[in-house]
Amino acid sequence: KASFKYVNYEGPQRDLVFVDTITGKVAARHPQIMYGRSLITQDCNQKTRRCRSVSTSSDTISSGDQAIDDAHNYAIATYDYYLNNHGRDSIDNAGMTLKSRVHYSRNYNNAFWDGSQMTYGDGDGVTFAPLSQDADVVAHELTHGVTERSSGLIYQNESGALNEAWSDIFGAMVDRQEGAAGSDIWLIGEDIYTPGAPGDALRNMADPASMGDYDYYPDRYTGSSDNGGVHWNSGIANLAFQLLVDGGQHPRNKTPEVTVTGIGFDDAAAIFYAANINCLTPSSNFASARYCTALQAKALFDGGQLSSDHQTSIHLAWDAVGVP
Ligand SMILES: CCCCC[C@H](S)C(=O)N[C@@H](Cc1ccccc1)C(=O)N[C@@H](C)C(=O)O
Ligand SMILES: [Zn+2]
Repeated sequence: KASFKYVNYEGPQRDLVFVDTITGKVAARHPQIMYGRSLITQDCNQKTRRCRSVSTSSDTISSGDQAIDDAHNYAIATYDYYLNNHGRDSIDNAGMTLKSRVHYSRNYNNAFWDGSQMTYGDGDGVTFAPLSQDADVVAHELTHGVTERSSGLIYQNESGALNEAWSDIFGAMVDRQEGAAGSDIWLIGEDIYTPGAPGDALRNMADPASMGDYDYYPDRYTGSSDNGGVHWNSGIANLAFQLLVDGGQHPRNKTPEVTVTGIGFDDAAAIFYAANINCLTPSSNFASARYCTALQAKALFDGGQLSSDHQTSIHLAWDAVGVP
């Protein structure tokens, strides 16, 4: 009677295969399950072109350059987060190589996803320290890749604010996996923003207005700056997510007063992940985000029942931030 076991075949295909433990022969392989992390991390040496590869290790590295190490190692942490929590194998769910570039340009106060790679500036040392040195930044940029291959949310106006919010949401989830706790989970960029001023952050999901962002849909920004306020209106969805996780009320007393019953990190993240891959579309707006998150809660946790505690909490979270 033959018995089989899974082994992780180290060949070029890195397929998962079944091996007959009696004969030792490969009995079956799963080419479509391309398992295993693949990374390339490059140093741009303060230029914007012809960056040179410094590592292709599929495991964590310690090169001595913190910007390089953190970009590489937090990309691994984010890969692991998506595989272990959502069963997703890299950005494309087919094991695509995670490509990162650091020391991009000079005094560059940003990081971005360009459709194929993550890129991190060093900051000017006043507004930002090297931006790969915070797990939520790396997970933010990698999540843009996931969103691009899922909902495809257009990067402007309401869909762009949702795009940015989903990146902050999974940035927070990876920060939490890497050890952030309590209210620190909700701070975005806290490790690299204004290195000279401790305790602040670029954004605060639990109280967006405390960092100058929007937290209530009727008051949203409707101008054209920042691609229609994508980094500012994201606060509305960021706060909805935090209220869904933790429960509670809007931090700045809106009327009608709404009290949300929290459902925890795991269920909230599962619902928001599923909304991105199963429901949201390129032109989705905040009303669509309510519809899609409620629909996924019903599918994931309520066996299709008409109403339930998760669906109720989701509707209340969006009510709390004034989304129709
Ligand atoms: C270059 C063109 C703009 C790209 C915007 C990228 S996706 C982005 O949103 N970057 C993040 C970086 C980040 C993430 C988490 C914490 C701190 C900083 C971002 O928020 N950028 C701000 C500074 C912005 O572009 O306004
Ligand atoms: Zn972004």
